[in-house]
Amino acid sequence: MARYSRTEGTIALITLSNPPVNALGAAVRRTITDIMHRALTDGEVKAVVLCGENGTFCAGADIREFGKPPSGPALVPLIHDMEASEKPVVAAIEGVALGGGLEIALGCHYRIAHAKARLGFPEVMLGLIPGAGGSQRLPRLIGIPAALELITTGRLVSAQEALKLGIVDQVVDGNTIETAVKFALNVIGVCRPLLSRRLSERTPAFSVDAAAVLEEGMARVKQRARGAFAPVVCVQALRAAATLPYSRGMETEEQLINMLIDSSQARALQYCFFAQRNARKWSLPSGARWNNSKPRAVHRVGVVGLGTMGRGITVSLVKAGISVVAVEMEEKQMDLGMRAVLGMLERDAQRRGDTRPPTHLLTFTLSLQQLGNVDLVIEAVFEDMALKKRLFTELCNVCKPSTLLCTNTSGLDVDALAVVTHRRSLVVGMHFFAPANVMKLLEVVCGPHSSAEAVATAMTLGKRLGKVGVVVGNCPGFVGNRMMKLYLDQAYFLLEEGAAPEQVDQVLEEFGFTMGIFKVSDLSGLDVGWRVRKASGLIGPDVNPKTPSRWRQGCRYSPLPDLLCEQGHLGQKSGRGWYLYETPGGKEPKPDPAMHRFLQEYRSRYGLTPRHVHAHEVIERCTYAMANEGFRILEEGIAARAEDIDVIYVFGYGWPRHRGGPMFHAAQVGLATVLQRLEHYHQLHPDVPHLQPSPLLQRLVEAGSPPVHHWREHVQHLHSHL
Ligand SMILES: CCCCCC/C=C/CC(=O)SCCNC(=O)CCNC(=O)[C@H](O)C(C)(C)COP(=O)(O)OP(=O)(O)OC[C@H]1O[C@@H](n2cnc3c(N)ncnc32)[C@H](O)[C@@H]1OP(=O)(O)O
Repeated sequence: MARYSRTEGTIALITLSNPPVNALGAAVRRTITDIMHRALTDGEVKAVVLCGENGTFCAGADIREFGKPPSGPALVPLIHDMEASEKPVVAAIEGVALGGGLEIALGCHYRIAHAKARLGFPEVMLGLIPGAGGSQRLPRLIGIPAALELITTGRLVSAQEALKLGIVDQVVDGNTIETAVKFALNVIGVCRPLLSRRLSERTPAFSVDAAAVLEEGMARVKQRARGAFAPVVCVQALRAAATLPYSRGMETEEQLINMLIDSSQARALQYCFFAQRNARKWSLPSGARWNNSKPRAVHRVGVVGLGTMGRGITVSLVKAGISVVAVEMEEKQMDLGMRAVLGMLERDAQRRGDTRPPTHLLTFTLSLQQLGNVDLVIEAVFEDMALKKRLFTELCNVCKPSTLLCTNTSGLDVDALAVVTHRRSLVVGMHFFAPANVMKLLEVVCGPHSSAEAVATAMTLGKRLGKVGVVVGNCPGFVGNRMMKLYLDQAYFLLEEGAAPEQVDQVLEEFGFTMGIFKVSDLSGLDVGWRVRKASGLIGPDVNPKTPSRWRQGCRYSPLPDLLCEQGHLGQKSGRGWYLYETPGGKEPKPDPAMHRFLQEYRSRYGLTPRHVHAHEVIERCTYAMANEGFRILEEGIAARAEDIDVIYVFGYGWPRHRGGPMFHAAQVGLATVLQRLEHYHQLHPDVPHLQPSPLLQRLVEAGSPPVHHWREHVQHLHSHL
């Protein structure tokens, strides 16, 4: 928990010891409070050095304790006693000093950091503010503007930046603890400077500028927060630091943290923290798991297809230091792709102040033969099964027998590709999200033949690329796009019933989505879905001409997006889609009067009487339809955990993190309510079978709505597709 020892005769060395990150659980707080008291009252001790075991100072509060009844001593009195002490207290910071860990360090009189250390207040990412004096001490140390930026964004800083900002006093390359002990010996008995080291006794200069900074900060934070409270409350805490004496500022900080600590947003954000980490812990029915399966070494990767996805994937790989052989079939496409990739790398290097992008890692070629020596191939050609099958057959002949063959398909059958190869166990899906060099999500799609080694290799490669990998089973659309289809269907139906695209989008954005569904559709291009609908036989020559336009495969269907595509309205790229753009390629969506006329004509053609669609209906129909499909996905064993589905939505589909994800949201609303609303909407729309509550949802409600982590136990015939 924490250890006490003496060094150099007069120095007390207190070492936090709670692996893996020395989080401040109740037992740690109790021990450190006791031994700090012992050190501060022991007449032989002249100074104290505080450090953490295993190269990590402290990652802050133990997040697992949030939401449980409080136990153990608070941190504020400990920090206060340390700071008030007449004995110098020196923090030796290795690894990380985060949240409560940094608050302890700010209560020390001096801070020595290792060159590789990182410091920060990430509480905002957990729906909180620094609540043990951090919001009051940091601005007194580094000023309002810098503290505002760090606390409202949760950004971590390097030791070097911390030195520049004045957060630490010295950065060392060598032994941090030894340096801190020497430092402590030097400052023993130097009383005057110690007085000035107590941050609580400093007054932050509150100039007119600071008032403006806070006002601007509040406006910026409100605009970016997408409905999240914590960033706004962070600004309120900083305003207290700037305008109130320390003791009153601390009272305000306490009131503000108490307001947040049990909020639904804090719960959702803390759930996301663990969901993201649990997603790494995959397992297969064979018993193979993340911690017993060895990934293959990947030094050289082939990327086939240099369209939007292939370019982003190539950039991601090169930025991670991996050699790439990028293959295109046509010279013109190759040229366009190559220029785009080089441009992206150039801009990225410039942003990082690096003069030379790592272009030496790239080979562009028109010949698949050059893939003979790669360890893994990522296919990113058009969503055309016949084309992909031809390619996979050819790759089998060209690549060495051990090469993993991965497809970036966004929803086609990975197993159908595996069976055309002679190495079924080495085929997996690696579904990146556009733009692939920016988006964090990676769905690793595991077919019935995929080996544990292939899954481990794809997940490990994803981690190297900085992605959040989630292992999912093979079904049309996998997890993300399968649920997305139902979300889109509801959005189209809402237009048919009377809503306008900008109205639906505004409601979704107010809910917290990064972008409304129609803006997303314009950005990705309406033709993407059009191709998928053609391939799946929803439209095209195979449809019986007698089938009504608004009826497909036994259920309600909206031909609205097909009609737009037929008119060449493909979204941003054509200057018109659900919105109007100034020029083709324009980025600024404007409501389109022609779209409103088009919708009116469409409704009258099909005898649909438009009605006012309320905001709550938009949210309920879109999000409950998604969650309902999520329950089916769980029941079918396509996703291992509700958490995995939520991670996919938060990292790949702009779902607001402070609402946890569609499954967590359903739990927060109350499963009984979700069930009842789905029944209501299904009664109104019996031609939409997907609104019928899923059997798993019904069983969970019957079982008294257990917490998310227990849902899987209610799956009737547990069968994993993973
Ligand atoms: C009366 C109550 C006392 C209040 C005290 C004052 C209040 C302070 C508020 C806070 O301090 S809130 C917490 C602020 N800190 C954070 O948000 C840090 C969160 N952690 C991270 O950012 C990262 O984990 C890391 C520390 C940078 C390490 O990253 P790395 O990629 O190396 O490892 P991970 O896989 O992320 O983590 C390893 C392992 O550790 C678990 N873990 C990490 N941090 C915490 C934590 N603060 N509490 C509990 N558990 C933590 C993580 O879940 C992993 O566990 P696993 O089982 O191996 O998946």
